[in-house]
Amino acid sequence: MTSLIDIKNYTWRYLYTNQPAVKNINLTLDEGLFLGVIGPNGSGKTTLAYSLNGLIPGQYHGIKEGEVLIDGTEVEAYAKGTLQRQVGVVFSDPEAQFTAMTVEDELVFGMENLGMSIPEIRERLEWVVSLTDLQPLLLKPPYEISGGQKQRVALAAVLAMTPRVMILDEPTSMLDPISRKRVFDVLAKLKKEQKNTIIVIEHSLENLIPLADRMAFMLNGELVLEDETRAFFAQIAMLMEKGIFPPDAMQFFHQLALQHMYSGALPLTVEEATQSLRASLARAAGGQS
Ligand SMILES: Nc1ncnc2c1ncn2[C@@H]1O[C@H](COP(=O)(O)OP(=O)(O)OP(=O)(O)O)[C@@H](O)[C@H]1O
Repeated sequence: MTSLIDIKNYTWRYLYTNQPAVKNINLTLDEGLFLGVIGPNGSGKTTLAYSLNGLIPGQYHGIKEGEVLIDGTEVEAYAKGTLQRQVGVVFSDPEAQFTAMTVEDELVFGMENLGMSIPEIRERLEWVVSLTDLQPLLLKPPYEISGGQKQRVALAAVLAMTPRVMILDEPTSMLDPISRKRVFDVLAKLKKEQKNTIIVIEHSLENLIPLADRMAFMLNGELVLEDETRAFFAQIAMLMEKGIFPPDAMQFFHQLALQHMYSGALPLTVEEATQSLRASLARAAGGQS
């Protein structure tokens, strides 16, 4: 079976630069999975996202080696306009994407461009508006709403086009914690409801980890580690050494493990940490009696 995303020995160097922005990337991702991508600024995350939706090599000049296949076909082999039904990207500054006078028109615009029928547009519109809680904003101009609302509009506009892969590039980097949580709540609903493959590039690990089936870590253009989320964080010592700081609950258990006070798998969330602690305390109490 072909993976939905298959990147093979992929290297991209922007024209007039000395170093490749991404180097020898190998990554496969099956349909329906949620991948979290982390890495410091300049590590190649956005370049990787652009490479999946055809902006690279379409809009940028550079030198490509290797292959980036979506559903078995090279991104540049897709006929004009057809890759959008496969891969949609939401950027951290969504305003740059807006073209319409109202939120509703913004949501409809992309679907019309793809030539969807009116009943299909209505049905998709209703679905994305309820998923993203945008009903009260439909008649507002998209540039007059808050940052978090803009992010939800951008997400809804891309989702409305039903891409099989959704990529969100630092969707919450400009948001306050409450707006950030609302965006992740939408992603959680989406993960539950739909079969989309979702790739989220994000620094906020607390929000990302509970949703991610797999995690990828990029550094200096290389994919240093990519694995199922729990196995990924089993490499916590290497990640911390390279400047990635997992959530406090996970670090706490890592410290306990280093001091031989804990030997299980590291908890991924506060809820898991609470359960692990409760189990350890119960065991200790049992041992004393
Ligand atoms: N249009 C461009 N032309 C030339 N070099 C670029 C271009 N865009 C990015 N780069 C370079 O490619 C490398 C990877 O950048 P990229 O934006 O992909 O990283 P990133 O991990 O997404 O960073 P950030 O978290 O800051 O968005 C960096 O060295 C960057 O300077």
